[in-house]
Amino acid sequence: MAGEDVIISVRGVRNAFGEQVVHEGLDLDVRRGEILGVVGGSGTGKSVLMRSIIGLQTPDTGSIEVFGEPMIGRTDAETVDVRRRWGVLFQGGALFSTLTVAENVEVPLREYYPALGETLLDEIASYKIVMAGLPRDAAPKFPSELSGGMKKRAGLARSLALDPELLFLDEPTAGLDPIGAAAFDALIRSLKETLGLTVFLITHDLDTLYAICDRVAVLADRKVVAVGTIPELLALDHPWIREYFNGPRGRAAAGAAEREDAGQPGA
Ligand SMILES: Nc1ncnc2c1ncn2[C@@H]1O[C@H](COP(=O)(O)OP(=O)(O)OP(=O)(O)O)[C@@H](O)[C@H]1O
Repeated sequence: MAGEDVIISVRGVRNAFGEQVVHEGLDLDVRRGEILGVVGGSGTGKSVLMRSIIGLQTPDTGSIEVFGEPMIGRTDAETVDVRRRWGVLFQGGALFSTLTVAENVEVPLREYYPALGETLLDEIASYKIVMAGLPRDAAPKFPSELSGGMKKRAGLARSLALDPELLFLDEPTAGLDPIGAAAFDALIRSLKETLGLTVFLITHDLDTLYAICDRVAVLADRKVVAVGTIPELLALDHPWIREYFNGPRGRAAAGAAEREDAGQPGA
């Protein structure tokens, strides 16, 4: 694979909190244009990995490159040109509760493009809100006036504000009902296809893995123990992977995906 096709390169990363070592010798590549699902048991360090890549957590050792730029040990000013090329949807949406949906979407725009006028800001915000599948009249609403699914979409609209090439999504379908989760998956897939996005997606949701992920990275034993397509992972003999994909939920998700492929209604 050519080097330029790797958008995120993580090598030999170690993260520890006091005595607790979360990652040790962790390597991972994310390829341009793929949706990479990141799975692993609770506490295996999926969010810490994402936070390390986006610069919110500094690993003890190792290297991280995004778009070919080293990220560790550099100041915010030095990485601003890389950071403006990505969008992040944190767990739960992480919206500012005192700002409207439109104002939330405008936050990164004001930060990175302070010269933009109010009219243009409003127009861009409204465009992103519709792009994230919200009605236009969601713009003046406050987060407390939105359902869980709408909050996720508002967070997604904000993560799309800067026209990113790369999206980080931390458990985007957690807390959504199955229909809402499937609709959100479809939205991510269609945004990826229309905008050519690369997506780093942390999830516990097996349906999401089957529905939209091109490859899946598995965190266990403090590192990425495997990365590949689901059929490739199913061929491996790792106990957590076997249990995850072959447990009752894994089998149900696989069955639903097969029915979907065959054009039959879901479970
Ligand atoms: N700032 C912090 N200070 C101390 N410990 C932390 C900190 N952030 C994370 N940890 C610990 O690191 C470990 C990994 O946390 P992380 O949130 O990345 O797990 P996760 O794989 O995303 O889990 P989940 O699936 O439950 O969300 C946990 O044991 C957590 O308690």
